[in-house]
Amino acid sequence: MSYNYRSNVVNSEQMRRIEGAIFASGMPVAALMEKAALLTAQKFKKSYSLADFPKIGVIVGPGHNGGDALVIARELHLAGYQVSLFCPIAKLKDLTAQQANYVKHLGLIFQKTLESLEDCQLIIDGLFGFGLERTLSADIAQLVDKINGWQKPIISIDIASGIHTDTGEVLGTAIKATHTFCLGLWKRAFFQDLALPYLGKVELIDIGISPLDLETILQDSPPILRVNPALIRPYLPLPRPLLTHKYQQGHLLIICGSRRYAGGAILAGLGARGSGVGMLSIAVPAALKSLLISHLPEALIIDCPETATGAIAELPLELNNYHVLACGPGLTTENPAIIEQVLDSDKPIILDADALNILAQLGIEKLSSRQNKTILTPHWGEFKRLFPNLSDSQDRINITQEASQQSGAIILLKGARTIIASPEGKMYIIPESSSALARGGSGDVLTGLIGGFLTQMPDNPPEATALAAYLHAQAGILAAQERTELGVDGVTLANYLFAALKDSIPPAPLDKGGADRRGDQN
Ligand SMILES: NC(=O)C1=CN([C@@H]2O[C@H](COP(=O)(O)OP(=O)(O)OC[C@H]3O[C@@H](n4cnc5c(N)ncnc54)[C@H](O)[C@@H]3O)[C@@H](O)[C@H]2O)[C@H](O)CC1
Ligand SMILES: [K+]
Repeated sequence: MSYNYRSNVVNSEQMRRIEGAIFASGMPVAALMEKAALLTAQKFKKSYSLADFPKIGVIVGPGHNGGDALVIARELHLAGYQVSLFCPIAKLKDLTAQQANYVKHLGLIFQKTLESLEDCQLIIDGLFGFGLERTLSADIAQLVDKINGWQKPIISIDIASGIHTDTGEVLGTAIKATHTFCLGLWKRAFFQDLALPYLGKVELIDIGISPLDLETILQDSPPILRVNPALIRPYLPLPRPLLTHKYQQGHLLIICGSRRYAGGAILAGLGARGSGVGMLSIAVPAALKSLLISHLPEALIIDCPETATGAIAELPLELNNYHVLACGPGLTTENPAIIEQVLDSDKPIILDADALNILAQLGIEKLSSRQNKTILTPHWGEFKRLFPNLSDSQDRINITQEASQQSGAIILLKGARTIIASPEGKMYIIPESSSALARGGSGDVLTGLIGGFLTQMPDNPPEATALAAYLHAQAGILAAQERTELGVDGVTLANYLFAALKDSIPPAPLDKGGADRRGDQN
C-alpha cells in the first residue's frame, strides 16, 4: 500500500493524529499554519483578483481555522486588498490570538458588527475547521444564516463552517460556500452527499504532508481512497498482450431484460461493450432476441423461455461456463428463481436493479453460502430495501462499509459521490460526477461496464468496480460538457466511455505495450 495526499481520505481524528505526528517530529505548529495559509492566499489571489474583489470580509473563529484566516487576511492586506475582520467568539486559542495581535499591529480592523462586512465583495469563512465538535449555538447560527443571505461568494477555509468533517452533517446550520480550499488531505465530508451543497467548488491545498507521516497514522486502518487516473492506471486491462484471443479476454454473461423493459438489456450490453470485454453473451426473453442483435451485433444473444408477461422464465444455461455473470437491468421481479440460480453459481456475480429487489425479498443472508465474489450496485432506494437496519444513518461512507461487512459483498452505493466498499476493508470513492447521470438507464450501462472489467480483471474485483464507476462518471461529465446535462441519455453515455478512458488514463511513460500498439497500427 502506498500513501499519497491526493488519494487518502481521512477523518478528523486521523487528521489530528497526522498533524500531531508532524508537530512531534519538530515542525512548529505556527510554521504549518503559515505554510497552509500562504498557499491558500496564493491560490485565492489567482481566482479572486484585487481588481474584481477589492474589499474582502474575513470571519475569524476561535481555533486554528481562525488562525489560518488571519494569516490569509494579512497576506491579502499586504497585497493591497481592503480587508475587514469579524470575530464573533472572544476567547481565541493562543496562536490565533498571536496572529490577531499582529494583524492589528498592521492596521487591520476587527469590526464590532457583522453588518460592517456587508459591503465586501466576498467573504472568507475561517470560523471552524475540523475542530467543530458540536451544534452551532443560536447566536453563531444566526450569524451564519445572515452571511448566507447576503448571496456573496463565500470562500471556506478547510471546510464550510457548520459541516461535520466526517459525516458531512449540517450541525444546526452551515456556511454555504461557493468555493472550499481543503487543507492538506481530503476529509470524509467532501464525499458525503449531505455536505456537497455547502462546499461549492472544492480544491485541495497541498501543504506537503509526506507519505511517511501518512503511513505512520493510517497503516492500522483500512484506507479510503479517492479514485484518480494514477490510482486506476495499474489495473486497466491495457495494454493487451500481443498474443491473445477473445476467450482469454474473458466471457461475460449478462442476464437482463423483459418485454416491458427491453432497453435496460441494450444499455447493459453497451456498457459491457465499453469495457472491451473479449466475449459478451446476453440472456434475454426470446422476444427480445432480434432487437438485441440489431443493437449489439458482436454479442451472442441467448433467447430464454418467457413467462406470460414477458420476463425470463428460466435460464437454460450452464452458468459456470462464463467467467462473470451480471444480472438485473430490466429483469422485473417476477421470477426470483432466476436470481436463486445466479446466486448458486460458483462465478463472480454483479447484481443490480430488479436483481437487488429480489435479493431484498430473499434476504441478504442468501449471500453467505456463495463461494465467489458478489458485487451489489444499489442506489439509495435499493440500499434501504437491502439493508433496512442501516438506512437511518446518512453517513454514506460508514453505511457502505457496514453493508459490505454484513453481506460479505462488494457494495457500490450510487450517489453524487459513489462509494465502493469491499468486505476485506477496501474503500474507493468516486470524486466527481455529473447530475446528467441521474437519469433512467445510466445504471444499466454501469452494470455492464463493471461486468466487462471484472471479466478482464478477475483478481481485483474492488478495483474493477472502482474503475468502471470512475469511467462511468467521467463519461457523464464529458458528455454533459459537450451536450449539457440534459443531453446524456444512456446510449450517449455509453458512447462517451471510450473518450473518458482515453482522457482519464494517460499512457504510462514507459508503456511497452503502447509501443506494441503503435507498431500494430503501422
Ligand atoms: N490540516 C492541517 O494540518 C492544518 C490545519 N490547520 C487549521 O486548523 C484547523 C483546526 O483547528 P482547531 O483549532 O483544532 O479547530 P477549529 O479551528 O476548527 O475550531 C476549534 C475551536 O472552536 C471551538 N468550537 C468547536 N465547536 C464549536 C461550536 N459549535 N461553537 C463554538 N465553538 C466551538 C473549539 O472549542 C475550539 O476552540 C483546521 O481546520 C485548519 O484550518 C492549521 O492551521 C494548519 C495545518
Ligand atoms: K471554515
